[in-house]
Amino acid sequence: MGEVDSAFIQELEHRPKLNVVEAGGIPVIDLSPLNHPEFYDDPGVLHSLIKEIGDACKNWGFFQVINHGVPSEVQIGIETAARKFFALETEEKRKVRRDENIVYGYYDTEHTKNVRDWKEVFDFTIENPTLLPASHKTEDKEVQELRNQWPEYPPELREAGEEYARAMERLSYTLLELIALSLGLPKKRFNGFFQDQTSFIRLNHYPPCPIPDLALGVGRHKDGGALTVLAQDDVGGLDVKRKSDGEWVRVKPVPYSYIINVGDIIQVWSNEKYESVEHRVMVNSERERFSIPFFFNPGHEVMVKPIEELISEESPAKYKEYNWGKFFKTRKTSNFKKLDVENIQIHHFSISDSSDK
Ligand SMILES: O=C(O)CCC(=O)C(=O)O
Ligand SMILES: [Fe+2]
Repeated sequence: MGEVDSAFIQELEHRPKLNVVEAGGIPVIDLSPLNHPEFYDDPGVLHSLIKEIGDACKNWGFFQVINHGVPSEVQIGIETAARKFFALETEEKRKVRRDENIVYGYYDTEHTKNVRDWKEVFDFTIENPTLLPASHKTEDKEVQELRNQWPEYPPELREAGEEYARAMERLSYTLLELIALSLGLPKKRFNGFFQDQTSFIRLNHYPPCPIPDLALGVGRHKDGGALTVLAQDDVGGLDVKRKSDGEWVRVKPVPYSYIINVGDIIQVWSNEKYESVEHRVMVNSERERFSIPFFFNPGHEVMVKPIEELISEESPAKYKEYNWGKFFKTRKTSNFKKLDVENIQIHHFSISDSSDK
């Protein structure tokens, strides 16, 4: 194994099989009706789109969207700038290194569940500044104002990133509204939670890996926020745990599509009508891979709990409320360095928590 750091090695039961099943069935949803204003006057079209989205959230927790209205130039702009940035010398990239306090910037030693990921990332936030708790401790009320660090090279990264952020934000609100409708809620039921949003974008680069059977690009995890909108290149490597049988299946790259997944917050808001599904990234020994997730997250002050209209005597709340800012900060701290304690998870707030799901 030569000089590969043992921090990358997954426990035996989490190591990937090199021949993963390519997933048939992850729904591909055509959003083209949304680009036509008259769509909103046609209850038939709206109804079938909402049903498709609801079924995908329920059965998979994942779906892909095509004809989503994001211009291809915007996508190509950020991808090209990301490739240029990651091609720089490590020393240059480390000039915009993320640290424990400035949670945005370049980083190449992220851990998922205390195992190091085979990747390097560049994170930037979309609200400037973004407000976050200064520490993960409940008693500490201090709030920090966080700003992006942009590298000197490539100079266009900033503008491409800001343009991409606006496009992702627009698409995310549209999806959020369709999801609210699919739960029988008013279209804008969730929108208010995103005032002072803590959403951010991550540029991921997964270099070729000499031990793809032992390490992962990102270890198995669920996304902690509300919704993730992910762009991946044509290499492939994202595996989703299929709800029907628990099998890991590969998400086939579809050009100019986005992969959408329900995060933990929608699981809680919907009182588990929809679930956040586990996923991971496999790497390979030949080709590098790039991906760009947009994590759509509410404001730090938001207390996350099941939506009142979705709870009743027959279907009581499955979660106690928790504060998003503290949850996010705790997760960020544990991904920043290897800790000996378990990662924070929403099941810690489950009302009937007796498991270690
Ligand atoms: O690179 C990917 O395909 C997914 C990355 C991911 O799941 C994450 O960053 O949360
Ligand atoms: Fe993820």
